[in-house]
Amino acid sequence: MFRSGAFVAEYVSPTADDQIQPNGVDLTLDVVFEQLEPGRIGRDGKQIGDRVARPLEELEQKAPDTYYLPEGAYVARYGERIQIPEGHVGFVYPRSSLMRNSCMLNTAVWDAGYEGRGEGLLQVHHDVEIARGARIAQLVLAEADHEDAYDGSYQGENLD
Ligand SMILES: O=c1ccn([C@H]2C[C@H](O)[C@@H](COP(=O)(O)OP(=O)(O)OP(=O)(O)O)O2)c(=O)[nH]1
Repeated sequence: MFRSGAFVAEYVSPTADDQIQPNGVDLTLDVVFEQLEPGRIGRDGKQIGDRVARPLEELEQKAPDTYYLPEGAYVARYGERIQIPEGHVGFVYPRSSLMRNSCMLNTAVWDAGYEGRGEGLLQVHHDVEIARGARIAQLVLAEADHEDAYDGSYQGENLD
């Protein structure tokens, strides 16, 4: 069973009222990265390629800070600290307005026990402007059986 947005909000912080949706919680864009060097996925381990944060453009009439993104693939870091509670699994979907603007967010599985400020692959198929702090995605939580809880290399990532 998928949980309500009000339930999901207990595990996402900070959360403003306009982020709470019937079936999940909207996630905002914090930082956009561009990958510079190849990474590696091995049989026994992985390496994330070097990356650099995209500059925030000072666009007239576009305050607050806005990213102007030409066509390409970027890694987007969300602005919220997310916890996936025991007995659950998380999925992130793009906000439909992103998709309707020819952009897409590709995501993976959010494991029970994970905590951090995670990332997604932002695919820009047509130039777009996205304000820092704008809502770009939605996290939903489904009840799920599991044996162990998440204890991988991304545990606690990007927390201050
Ligand atoms: O789109 C996503 C999906 C998941 N995560 C977070 C939550 C998840 O629990 C964690 C690890 O994901 P995964 O298990 O797929 O990572 P891995 O590549 O197998 O690495 P490791 O084994 O070190 O965890 O990353 C994201 O930030 N973005």
